[in-house]
Amino acid sequence: MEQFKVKFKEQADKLGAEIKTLLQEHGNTVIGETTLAQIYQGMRGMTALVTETSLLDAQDGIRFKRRSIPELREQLPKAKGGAEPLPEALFYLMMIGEIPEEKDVENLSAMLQRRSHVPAYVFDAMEALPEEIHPMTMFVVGIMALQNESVFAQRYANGLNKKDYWEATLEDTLNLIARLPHIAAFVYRRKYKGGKMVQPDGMLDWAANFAHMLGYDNEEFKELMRLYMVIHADHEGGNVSAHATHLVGSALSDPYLSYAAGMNGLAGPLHGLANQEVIKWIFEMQQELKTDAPTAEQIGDYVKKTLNEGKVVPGYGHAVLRQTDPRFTAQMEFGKKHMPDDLLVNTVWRIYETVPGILQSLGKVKNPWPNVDAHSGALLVHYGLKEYEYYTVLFAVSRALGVLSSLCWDRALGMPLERPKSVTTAAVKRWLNKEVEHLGD
Ligand SMILES: CC(=O)SCCNC(=O)CCNC(=O)[C@H](O)C(C)(C)COP(=O)(O)OP(=O)(O)OC[C@H]1O[C@@H](n2cnc3c(N)ncnc32)[C@H](O)[C@@H]1OP(=O)(O)O
Ligand SMILES: O=C([O-])CC(=O)C(=O)O
Repeated sequence: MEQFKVKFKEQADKLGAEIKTLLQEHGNTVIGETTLAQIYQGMRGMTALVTETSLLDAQDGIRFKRRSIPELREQLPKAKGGAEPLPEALFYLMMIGEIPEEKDVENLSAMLQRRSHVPAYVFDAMEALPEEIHPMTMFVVGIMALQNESVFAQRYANGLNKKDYWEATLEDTLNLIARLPHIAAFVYRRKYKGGKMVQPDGMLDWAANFAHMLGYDNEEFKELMRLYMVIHADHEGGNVSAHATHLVGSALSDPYLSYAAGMNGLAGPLHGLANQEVIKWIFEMQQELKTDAPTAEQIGDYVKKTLNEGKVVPGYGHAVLRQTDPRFTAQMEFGKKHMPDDLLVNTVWRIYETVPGILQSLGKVKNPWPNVDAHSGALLVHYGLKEYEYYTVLFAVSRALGVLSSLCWDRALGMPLERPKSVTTAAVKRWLNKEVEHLGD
């Protein structure tokens, strides 16, 4: 068995034993109360899931094994000559629980490389779709076609022992992560570059090879892809894409089915699609104002117009965060280093100076600060990747690292089917009127 798998299994067995003891000793400990408002309002603030890969702090943002985004940028291994962390290294951290040595990352890269072949029928399935279809739809169709390759599904059909779920899930996870860049690049080249494909380069790291297949061989763009793939990878377990992947996986749907489900959630405008909405919104503002460099006052007026039309300001607000997203800050630092004079990037920074005050003045927005999606598009446009409908596919490739690591943990820890109780409003009223003893009777 590959060393990576052996190491993961050791970690999982250790944690599994700890959880067993923890539940024996504290299984009946009450961790909080649930209000009626919470079950009607998206379960905000309800602790209801266990996710091992990362933990979100409302002020400081996401942490992986207690390491913040700035710490990851410093501590994770880099490509030769590069300054940004390698996404393979973050995957290693989420799976093995420690910062890898350079040779661990090289081994992991090589292992992914060996698994990266995508069967032709996957491309044929995407090719059969009309060109104008949304890139996320084409991408998920590719994933669904690839489900035919699922080791978990095949082994389960042949009578897989529960003890071995983890290994089949990890097989699928590695294969899927290895193949995603090629599928995603196919979507881009087919839709925007006349179907002219760029073949993979086996000498490059995972993110750089993705950049190459997209058709962007600029070294700085490769650095951006490494950073992008790291910062979008995971955001604890309750976000829509992670939760959907976990939920669907809890039915023992294989990693292809589970990941596709999660990515259909990522494709919603309040979640991952917000990155396309941000750039679309800025382009529309520029067009309406007939300028590439709107002033703070012009931006303020445009924001108020957006709000008056009953729309949200894309890229701002968050269900958990209550500060500027450190993923936004990391991208801002990248922009200051590589493109300080870019007009669009400067507009993103001017929007940052303008929007929070306006959202705050509404009195209802819990977090007026920017999230990760407020910045990503402008950096991509700088290098020529201006087809904003495609942006969520980049997010999806990165998010695979987190949600699929989590799925491996789920199966290794023997997590059960997820099935919370639901109630009707009539049942709530009966209970409030004391007609029944328990809510739900
Ligand atoms: C990777 C990611 O998924 S990050 C999030 C990406 N999404 C976006 O950027 C879309 C814009 N933002 C939003 O719609 C929201 O802030 C969300 C969906 C991210 C979070 O939603 P919630 O947790 O419900 O936010 P919150 O509790 O602050 O909402 C309270 C009110 O403020 C509004 N609000 C929140 N953010 C915004 C915003 N950016 N612009 C306008 N109004 C907003 C909500 O729509 C809600 O209004 P309502 O009471 O009239 O329905
Ligand atoms: O945490 C959330 O709800 C949304 C988010 O930022 C992410 O998934 O990256």
